[in-house]
Amino acid sequence: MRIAVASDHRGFQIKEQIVDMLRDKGHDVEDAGTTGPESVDYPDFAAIVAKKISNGTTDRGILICGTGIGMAIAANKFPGVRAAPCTDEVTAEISRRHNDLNVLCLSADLISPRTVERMIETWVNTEFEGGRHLRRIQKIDELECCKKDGENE
Ligand SMILES: O=C(CO)[C@H](O)[C@H](O)[C@H](O)COP(=O)(O)O
Repeated sequence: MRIAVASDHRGFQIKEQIVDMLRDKGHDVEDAGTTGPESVDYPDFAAIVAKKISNGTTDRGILICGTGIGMAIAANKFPGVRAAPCTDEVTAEISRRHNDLNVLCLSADLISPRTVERMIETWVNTEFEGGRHLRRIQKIDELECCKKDGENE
C-alpha cells in the first residue's frame, strides 16, 4: 500500500518510528516531513499529505501532531479526504469499517508508541464495509459540493 506520513515537531520522533515500521512491513512509504524537532506549523504538513489523497498519488495518509486534532482539521479541507483523530484500536478499526477513513490522525502527546503501532496495524489492515456506510460516505462527498457552490450560506 502507498502511505504518506507527516508530522509536526511534536510528532517528529514517533513519525520516524512509524515510517520505519511501515517500510519493514513492505509498504511504499513517503516520508513527507517534518525533518527534525524544530517547531513547524502542522497545516503545512497536513496539506502535503492531503493533496496526495486528493490527487490519487497515495492510498492512505498518516498525520501526527500533539493531539491529532489540528492535522485533521487542516486535512479535511481537501476534496476526498476523510481525516479524523483516532485514540485507540477500536476507533482506528471502526474508522475504516464505517467511515473509510483515508487519513489517520494521531496524538504524539497522549498515546503510547506501543498503542500507536497497534492502531496503525489495525487501521492499515481493516477494509471498508460498504453497504449503508457507502451511502453515507457519498452524502459526505455531496456536502463538499455545497461548500464549493456556497449552497450552505
Ligand atoms: O494542532 C495541534 C492541536 O490540535 C497540535 O497539538 C500541535 O502539535 C500543537 O498545537 C503545537 O503546539 P506547540 O506549542 O507549538 O508545540
